[in-house]
Amino acid sequence: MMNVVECSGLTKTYGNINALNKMSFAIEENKITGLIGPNGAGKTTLLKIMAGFMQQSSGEIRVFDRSPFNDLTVSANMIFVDDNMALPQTLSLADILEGVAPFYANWDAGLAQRLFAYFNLQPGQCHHKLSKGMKSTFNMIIGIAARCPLTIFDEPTTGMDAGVRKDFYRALLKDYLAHPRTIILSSHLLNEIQDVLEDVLLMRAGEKRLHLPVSDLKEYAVGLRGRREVLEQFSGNREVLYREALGRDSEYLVVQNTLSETERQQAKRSGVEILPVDTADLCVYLTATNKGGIDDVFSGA
Ligand SMILES: Nc1ncnc2c1ncn2[C@@H]1O[C@H](COP(=O)(O)OP(=O)(O)OP(=O)(O)O)[C@@H](O)[C@H]1O
Repeated sequence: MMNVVECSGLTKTYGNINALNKMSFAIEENKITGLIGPNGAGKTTLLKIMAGFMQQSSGEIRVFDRSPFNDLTVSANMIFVDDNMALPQTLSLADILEGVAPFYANWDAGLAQRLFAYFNLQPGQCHHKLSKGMKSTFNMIIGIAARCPLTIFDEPTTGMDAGVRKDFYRALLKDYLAHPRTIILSSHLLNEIQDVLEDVLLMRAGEKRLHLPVSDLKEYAVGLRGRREVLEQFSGNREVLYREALGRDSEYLVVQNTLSETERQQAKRSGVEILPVDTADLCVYLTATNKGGIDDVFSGA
């Protein structure tokens, strides 16, 4: 299996801000990967370096086995969709669709037209007069119809309503199944995209937190609910990913799922419940930079 993207020690600093800190990972050909992390985690920075729009400060990145910065092969095989695509103000949507077509070797004009009609976009409309959600919808249509070997969507659903989001993911998945390609989608939350993803790459503060198949994420952690002093023996040598007090002496803990069968039996005997952890919640725990959460602001901690 070929890797479309490979990074090692990838670092990007803006002045004294470390936007990316020694990231190393590889993305295989023809997979859909979700890049998940909170605001400021470095998602956009990473995607822009991948797209060849910016250069890293140090470390290595290869895209189609080339250094992507200003590389013609990379730009010919890649599309980067975000909500500030700069387009001439005077062009109509129909003009834009016609104008972009020659740039993409696999452009499917028929698909673009059908999506256009489905989402009720008017060919005569000016791009800069569209609502936020309609702009995202239009950009998404270009991103899908371009069928680029590397398709990058940076927070594509900004401003889209729930119905359009659902349709977008479904359209993307259907087209991907018929025409496999490497797709990377960034988002703050896993919730709505997990059904289309194969892999997730979780980022926290410029660093890779985890990179694994979504199916493995489901098994990655367990929730433990029980009396605080009993829980200690299961959490002692494990990283606690999340902790919530339940009343005076009970707690809910999320830890990595490394419990042995003996420990599971032991937990059950001492009244500790072992619960599955919702994957979207788990992503939030894994990428949180403020352990205690918003409550700390109000507790004087
Ligand atoms: N052009 C820039 N100049 C200076 N700092 C920047 C610049 N672009 C990004 N940063 C900083 O780099 C860090 C990572 O930003 P980035 O936009 O990559 O994160 P993100 O994960 O995409 O966030 P969001 O989800 O809010 O879009 C942040 O601390 C941000 O303030």
